[in-house]
Amino acid sequence: MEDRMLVQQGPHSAGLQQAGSQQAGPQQAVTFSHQRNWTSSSFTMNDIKLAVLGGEGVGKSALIVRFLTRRFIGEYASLSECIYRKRLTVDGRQLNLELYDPCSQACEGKSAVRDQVHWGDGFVVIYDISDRSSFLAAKTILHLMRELHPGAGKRDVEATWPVFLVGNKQDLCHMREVRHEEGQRLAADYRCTFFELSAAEHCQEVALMFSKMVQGVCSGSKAKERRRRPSGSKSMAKLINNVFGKRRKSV
Ligand SMILES: Nc1nc2c(ncn2[C@@H]2O[C@H](COP(=O)(O)OP(=O)(O)OP(=O)(O)O)[C@@H](O)[C@H]2O)c(=O)[nH]1
Repeated sequence: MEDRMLVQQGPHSAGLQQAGSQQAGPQQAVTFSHQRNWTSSSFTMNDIKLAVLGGEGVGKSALIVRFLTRRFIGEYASLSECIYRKRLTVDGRQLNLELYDPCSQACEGKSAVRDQVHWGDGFVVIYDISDRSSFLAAKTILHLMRELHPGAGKRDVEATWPVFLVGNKQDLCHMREVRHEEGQRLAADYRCTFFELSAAEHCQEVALMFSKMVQGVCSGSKAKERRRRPSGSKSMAKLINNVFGKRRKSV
C-alpha cells in the first residue's frame, strides 16, 4: 500500500542544492526534496534501497515510474539523477523503499558504480533488447559490480545481495538486437535473475519484478541477521564446545 512518493536528487547532484526541476513521473504525484540522502548502505529491516542501473535510454525511469504509478509515460527529462521514495507493505510489514534513478552519465565509470554498490541493497541492471550497445553496457556494469563485490558470485552472498538483469522494450522485438538466450546467459554468468519485459506494455510483469527484488532483499536481510546473531541454542553449543573442547586438549 502506497502512502506517499517522493523524489529527491541522487548522490552526484545531491550536494548542489540546485533549484528543483522535477525530472520524471507525473507532476501531481511527486514532490521534490533538496535534502542530501546519500549514505553508505545502512540496511534496517524496514529500509530498502534499490538502484536501477543501465545505459542511456534503456528505460530506467519508465520502469520505475511504471512500478510506482502503474502508468507508462513516454518521455522523461533526464538531466539529473533522483531518488524516488515509496512506502509499501509486504507480508504485513511496512517498508520504506528508495529507488535510485541515475541520469545516464551517473551510471558510467567505476567510481559511480562503487557509490551505487555501497548505497544499494538491491540492483536492477537494465538493457534495451533493441540496442546491443546497451547490452554491452549492462555487462560492463555487472562486471564492475562483481569486481567491487568479489563475493557476488558466491551462493551465500547472492542471497544477501540481489541483482536482477532486465531486458526492457520487449514490445520492440521486431527490432531485436539481443536474443533472449543471450540475456539468460549473461544473467547466469553473473548469477542474477533474468527478466525480459516491456515498461510500455507490461504493468504486471514490472510490478512482479520489483516485488521479487524487494522480497529478495528482505529475505537476504533475514539471512544476514541470522548469520550475525546465531540462534541461542547454537551459540550456547559453540560456547560449551569452546570451553570443554579446550579443556580436553590441555589435559
Ligand atoms: N517501445 C518502448 N519504449 C520504451 C520502453 N521503456 C522506455 N521506452 C522509451 O525509451 C526512451 C527512454 O526511456 P527512459 O525511461 O527515459 O530511459 P532512461 O534509461 O531513464 O534514460 P536516461 O536516464 O536518459 O538514460 C523513452 O522514449 C521511453 O518512452 C518500452 O518498454 N518500450
